[in-house]
Amino acid sequence: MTSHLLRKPQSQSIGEGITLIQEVLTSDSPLDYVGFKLIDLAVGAVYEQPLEQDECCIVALTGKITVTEGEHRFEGIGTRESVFEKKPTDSVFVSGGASFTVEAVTPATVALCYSPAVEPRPTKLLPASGVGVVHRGKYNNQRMVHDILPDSDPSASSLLVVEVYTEGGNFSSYPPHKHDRDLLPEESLLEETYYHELAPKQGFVFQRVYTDDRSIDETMAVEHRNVVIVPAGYHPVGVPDGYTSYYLNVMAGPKRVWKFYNEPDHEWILNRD
Ligand SMILES: O=C[C@H](O)[C@@H](O)[C@H](O)CC(=O)O
Repeated sequence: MTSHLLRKPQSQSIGEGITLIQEVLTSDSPLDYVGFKLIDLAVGAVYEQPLEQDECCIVALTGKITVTEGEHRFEGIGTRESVFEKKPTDSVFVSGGASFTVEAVTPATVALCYSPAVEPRPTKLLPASGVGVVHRGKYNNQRMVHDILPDSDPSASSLLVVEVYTEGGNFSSYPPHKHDRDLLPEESLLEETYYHELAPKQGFVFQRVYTDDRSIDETMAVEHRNVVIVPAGYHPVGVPDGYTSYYLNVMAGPKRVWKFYNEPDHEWILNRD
């Protein structure tokens, strides 16, 4: 039986040239803060959305798009045909109460990342050139992180967006960590979604989502274009040999701080020379 935390991709036409692949709403998930949508756009297709209480980070995952909001027009943004080119891409931040459009200049896949608009923020381009690249981990937990909208960037009022690349034979989000208690400075409460891609695409990764009391304990085989929902708990990812894992994380909670807590049983992993 498929885990309630695992969402397989759909393929639903929601407009001319617009195909909905993933949609995670607070109204149909165990999440209170984070929303996520993935859409494929044919050339010339125009997706439009009015934002009410949410802010949104529009990630040009693949292909080129033009984003408009009010007097803002960001033309032909996007830097890659595949996420596995492993280079940062462009995004646009739009705050609550605004309406935006996304037009496909080439065939495109767009990630729409949502969280509460706690305070208004200006619409702005988050250019690829401004994305921090971090190489994290050692031994077999090495991964590359693109900080698209980290907590150090005040462009958003609650939203955090990051993408992570993990090569075969490695684990990421490892040693297992969690961020499910509003208990700063020790830990922050951030819900999370993982949008996964695999190269080659027939691959899979293992992801476990589990809490200290094991009230949540789901171990999943996660495939291309799946979403994993992390309402709470530790959430490590293991990547089989031969495959490259990509995932896009959306995080949000009561405070826009990413302060995770490593599982004590496994924290020794970090202390090796
Ligand atoms: O909490 C954040 C997410 O679990 C990932 O972005 C994770 O931090 C990626 C990693 O460090 O491997």
